[in-house]
Amino acid sequence: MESLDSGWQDFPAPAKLNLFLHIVGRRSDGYHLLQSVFQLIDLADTVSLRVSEGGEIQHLNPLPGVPAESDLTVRAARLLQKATGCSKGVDIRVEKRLPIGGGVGGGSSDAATVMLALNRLWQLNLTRSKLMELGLSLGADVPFFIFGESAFVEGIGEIMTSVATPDAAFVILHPPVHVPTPQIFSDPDLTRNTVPIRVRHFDSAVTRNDLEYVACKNHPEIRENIMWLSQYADARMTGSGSCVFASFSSPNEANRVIYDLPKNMTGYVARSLSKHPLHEFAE
Ligand SMILES: C[C@](O)(CO)[C@H](O)COP(=O)(O)OP(=O)(O)OC[C@H]1O[C@@H](n2ccc(N)nc2=O)[C@H](O)[C@@H]1O
Ligand SMILES: Nc1ncnc2c1ncn2[C@@H]1O[C@H](COP(=O)(O)OP(=O)(O)OP(=O)(O)O)[C@@H](O)[C@H]1O
Repeated sequence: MESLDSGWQDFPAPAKLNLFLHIVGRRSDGYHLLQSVFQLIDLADTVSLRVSEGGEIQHLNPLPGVPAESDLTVRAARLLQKATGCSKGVDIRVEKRLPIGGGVGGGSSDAATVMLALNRLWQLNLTRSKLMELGLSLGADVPFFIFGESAFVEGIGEIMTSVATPDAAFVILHPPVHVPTPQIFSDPDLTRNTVPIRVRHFDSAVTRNDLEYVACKNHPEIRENIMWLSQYADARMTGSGSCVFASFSSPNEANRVIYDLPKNMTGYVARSLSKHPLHEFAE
C-alpha cells in the first residue's frame, strides 16, 4: 500500500490455494456446485492504481494475449463505476507474479484488489457483502478474495464461512501447462457426485481435488509434478490447475524441498495468510 509522489499507490493481490475441492453437483445453467477450503497465501501480484478525474479507465501494461478491455482489473473498475455512478477514473498497472491459469486465482485476486482499493480511493463506502455480490459476475473466486480470510466455500463459490486453518508453509510447483478452467469442468470424465461434507472443516485424509484426475489425464506434466512433490508430503492440485502444492510446518522445511527441485521444474515457497492485506478496506 505504498504511496508514491506521482499519485500511484501499490496494493497486493494475494493468491489462494484450494486445500481441497469437491464437486458435489451441477446447476441447470451448467455451473458446478462445489465444496472447498480456500486458503490465502503471501505470494502476490502488485496492482498499482492512480486515480484520475474524468472517468477514464486505462490499463497501462496489459498482459500479453489479454486485451485491456477483457482484463479483470479493468472490468472490475468499470463494474464499480456502473454500480455507483462514480465519475472518477483510474490508471492501472499490474506487476504479475502469479502464474496465469495456475489455479491460484491470480486474475480474480487482481479484480478483488481493484474493487477493495477503489472502494477506498473513490470513497464509495460499499459494504463487503455488496462488493462480493458485484464481484461474482467477474469470476467465481472474486467473492472469496473480497471476503478476505480462510473460508469453507460452497455454492458455485459464493457461499462462504470463515474457517480456522493451521499456519503453514507451502511448496507450490507450476507445471509448464495452461489449463483452461471451462475445459476441465466440461470433461465427461469429471465426477460431479461427491457426497457433501457436513462438518465445515479441513481434513486432508478424507478430502481431495475432484478436478485433479481430469487435469492430469489431459496434462501429464501435472501428474509428474504431483508425484515428485509426494516424495516429501501429501501433494495435490489447486483449483483447476495447473499448480500443485504440499504443506509443511516451517518455511525451512519447504525451502529444503525447493533446494532439491530439478532444474526443469518451477516452484515457489509461500506462507499462509490469515487475512487479506486490504481486509479493512470494506466493512
Ligand atoms: C474451480 C476454481 O478454480 C476454484 O477456486 C474456481 O471456482 C474457478 O474460478 P475461475 O477460474 O474464476 O472461473 P470462472 O471464470 O468463474 O468460470 C470459468 C468457467 O468454469 C466453469 N465453472 C466455474 C466455476 C464453477 N463453480 N462451476 C463451473 O462450471 C464454467 O464453465 C465457467 O464458465
Ligand atoms: N489480471 C488478470 N490476470 C490474469 N489473468 C487474467 C487477468 N485478466 C483476465 N485474465 C484472464 O483470465 C484467465 C484465467 O486467469 P487466472 O490466472 O486467474 O487463472 P487461475 O489462476 O486458473 O484462476 P482460478 O484459480 O480462479 O481457476 C487468463 O487466461 C486470462 O485470459
